[in-house]
Amino acid sequence: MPDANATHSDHQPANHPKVARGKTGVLLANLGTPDAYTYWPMRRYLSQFLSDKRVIDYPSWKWQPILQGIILSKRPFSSGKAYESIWNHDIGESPLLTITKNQTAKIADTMNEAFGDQIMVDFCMRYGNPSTESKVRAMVAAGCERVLFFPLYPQYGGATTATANDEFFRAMMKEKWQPAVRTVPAYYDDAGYIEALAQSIEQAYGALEAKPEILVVSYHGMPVRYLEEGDPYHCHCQKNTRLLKERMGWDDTQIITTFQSQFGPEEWLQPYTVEEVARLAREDGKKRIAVIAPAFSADCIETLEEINEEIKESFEDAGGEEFTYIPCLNDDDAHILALSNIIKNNLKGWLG
Ligand SMILES: C=CC1=C(C)c2cc3[nH]c(cc4nc(cc5[nH]c(cc1n2)c(C)c5CCC(=O)O)C(CCC(=O)O)=C4C)c(C)c3C=C
Ligand SMILES: [Fe+2]
Ligand SMILES: [Fe+2]
Repeated sequence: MPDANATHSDHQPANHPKVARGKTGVLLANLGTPDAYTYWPMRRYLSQFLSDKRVIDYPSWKWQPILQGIILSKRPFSSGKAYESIWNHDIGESPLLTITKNQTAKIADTMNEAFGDQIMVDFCMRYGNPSTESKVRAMVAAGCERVLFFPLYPQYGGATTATANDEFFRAMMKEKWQPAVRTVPAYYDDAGYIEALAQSIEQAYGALEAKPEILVVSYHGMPVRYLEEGDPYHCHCQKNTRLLKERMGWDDTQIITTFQSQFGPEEWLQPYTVEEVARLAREDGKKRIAVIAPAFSADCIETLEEINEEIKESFEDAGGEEFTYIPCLNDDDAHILALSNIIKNNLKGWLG
């Protein structure tokens, strides 16, 4: 068992800096969120996000003038308004940040219970703050000789898991004494995760007087071209819904998969949630639907504003009557248990 307070002392020359050692770090990662909903913080965040080639892969000479000149002159205002409507004004931060902090604290408790103080749990963001680089630096400085990096995206996507990993490895490139590293793969088929989703549906349905006629499982979309070029995100989403359907004991009339949040002129994964909920009301005569969003491990602008305001309105305008949004798993006990078990499995051979 490594000594958490040990320093690098064997044959250490006098001019060698003191180096903390003996710890294992678990670094959770989510997408990121603006520091504030006003113009410049919104612009800074969107610029970093939408300049990522894993998200938008057009050549810079073509894309940057459109992004910097056109999109970023308008979108910070419209997106800023949307963020303002969901902002946690009392503590001055976005819901995604608050929920990620809560998840981290609960997972840290579970890990410290299992492994004591030789384990350290923290979180970082791919875009904005706290940056991945700052948290890698802090873990190395605290003595982490091993770091398990966990992108909190159930389905693998180039624009999610891969870009989070890219940023993590970029941060590692700057470390003089690089720790051993592992990354946690997508977990859309993890039994504990599916169970947590199922329990959240049962709880939401149990609180309703009349059960929804259909559950719409809405994932964040991406351009169809990314799927054609080999990104498995779409397949992970489809399989996630199938596993959930099997766990619930439902058939295809009770649950469907849709994709939301289209951005830009290309065709994105279909059916689009905003259109499908209107079609369900108008053509299929559905009066009561529920929507769940398993691509998001924490509620954010895409769920609280897009689903629970825009998509809800689309359903109601088309004649729908009862729209139930089932919140993300956030810091639910079943979610924390599932994530903690995934972490423990991925730590095997290092700890436990
Ligand atoms: C969970 C999976 C996600 C995928 C896949 C994804 C791809 C993707 N996103 C955009 C553009 C935007 N996304 C925005 C917000 C946003 N996206 C995700 C997750 C995925 N994105 C999350 C969790 C969030 C919310 C962050 C928060 O602070 O709450 C936004 C910003 C919001 C807005 O201005 O509307 C944009 C823009 C593209 C182009 C893309 C391509 C693969
Ligand atoms: Fe997105
Ligand atoms: Fe959106």
